[in-house]
Amino acid sequence: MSGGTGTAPGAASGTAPGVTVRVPAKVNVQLAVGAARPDGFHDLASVFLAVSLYDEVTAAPADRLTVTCEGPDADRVPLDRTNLAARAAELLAARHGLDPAVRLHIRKAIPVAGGMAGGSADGAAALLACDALWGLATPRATLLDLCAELGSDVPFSLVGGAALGLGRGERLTELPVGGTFHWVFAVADGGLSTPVVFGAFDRLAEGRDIPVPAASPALLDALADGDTTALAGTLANDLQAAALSLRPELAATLAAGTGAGALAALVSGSGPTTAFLVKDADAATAVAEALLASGTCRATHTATSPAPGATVLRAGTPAPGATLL
Ligand SMILES: C[C@](O)(CO)[C@H](O)COP(=O)(O)OP(=O)(O)OC[C@H]1O[C@@H](n2ccc(N)nc2=O)[C@H](O)[C@@H]1O
Ligand SMILES: Nc1ncnc2c1ncn2[C@@H]1O[C@H](COP(=O)(O)OP(=O)(O)OP(=O)(O)O)[C@@H](O)[C@H]1O
Repeated sequence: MSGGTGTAPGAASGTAPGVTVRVPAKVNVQLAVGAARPDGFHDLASVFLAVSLYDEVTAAPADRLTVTCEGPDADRVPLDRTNLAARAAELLAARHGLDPAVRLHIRKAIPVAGGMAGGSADGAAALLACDALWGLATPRATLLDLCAELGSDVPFSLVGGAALGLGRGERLTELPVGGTFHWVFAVADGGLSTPVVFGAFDRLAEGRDIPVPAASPALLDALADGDTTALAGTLANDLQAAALSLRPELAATLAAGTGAGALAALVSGSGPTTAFLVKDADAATAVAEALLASGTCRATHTATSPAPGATVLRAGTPAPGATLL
């Protein structure tokens, strides 16, 4: 297996046989975290919302598995078999008794190790792209099982929209959303490791009773009604204190966004990306500019939600005779 950065030949030109899948980032509008389980995971009540910030994964025929990546943070993406896109291709191929010979190219816009499920998104996208490339028509329920094997956030990347995730976040129930929400995301320098943030949560929770995580009815109503003001009043992330304990400077980013008129601010998932809910597209532009000017973040993105889950954008010629093992 090999890799490198730069555009894969044909990935941008649209001429190569291959399948391109677009996949959204997520923000957890509620992340209720329970006590650590014996298997090392935490039970969650996670209200996922997909946002219009996308990675694209192209799968093209090849004689062996390779991964390439382009984008501002491409140098921080592993290009070996630990890449979630590569793991997805291997898992799907193994399920069907195939050789995972595929060239995977990732166009990465989702912050790396940013708490927006970027790697999970690429895993879900690669699964869908390889399934189409290899002409497998794997049932949706099987794809979701494979997603859950890849990681707790991966099923939601496939589904998109809005969903309540129970268990370790992988058991999804889709949720109705009654309108469009506008967001600004502030990208921090460097990333945060998800297990390290859960570890910090455990330390902060020591000696305290941790309630069984449950979704907030008021938050679910706000989503269903498309009511931005009500949603702003109910955003909650139990990992926020843990992320702030590891990266205290994020408090200044949160304050800069609310000072600039955001209706609410929170750490996205395990961080360190911060998320700002705003009234409309104009407010998003203004808050993004103010955040950049404040010098408390590296970059900003504006986005709307809900966004669709992993979607095939371009399907070329199927791989000629994917090799049976
Ligand atoms: C923080 C969130 O992004 C919120 O959506 C997710 O819970 C994290 O999901 P993820 O990155 O897909 O995480 P996984 O790859 O499944 O797990 C990575 C590690 O995070 C911790 N982890 C993850 C999910 C969970 N419910 N409890 C955990 O304690 C565990 O240490 C686990 O070994
Ligand atoms: N396709 C990928 N893109 C980015 N990182 C990947 C990928 N595959 C594996 N990784 C590894 O996963 C680590 C976490 O990256 P990722 O971008 O998924 O974090 P995250 O968005 O914080 O995850 P989550 O929100 O699901 O907890 C990275 O530091 C990297 O080593």
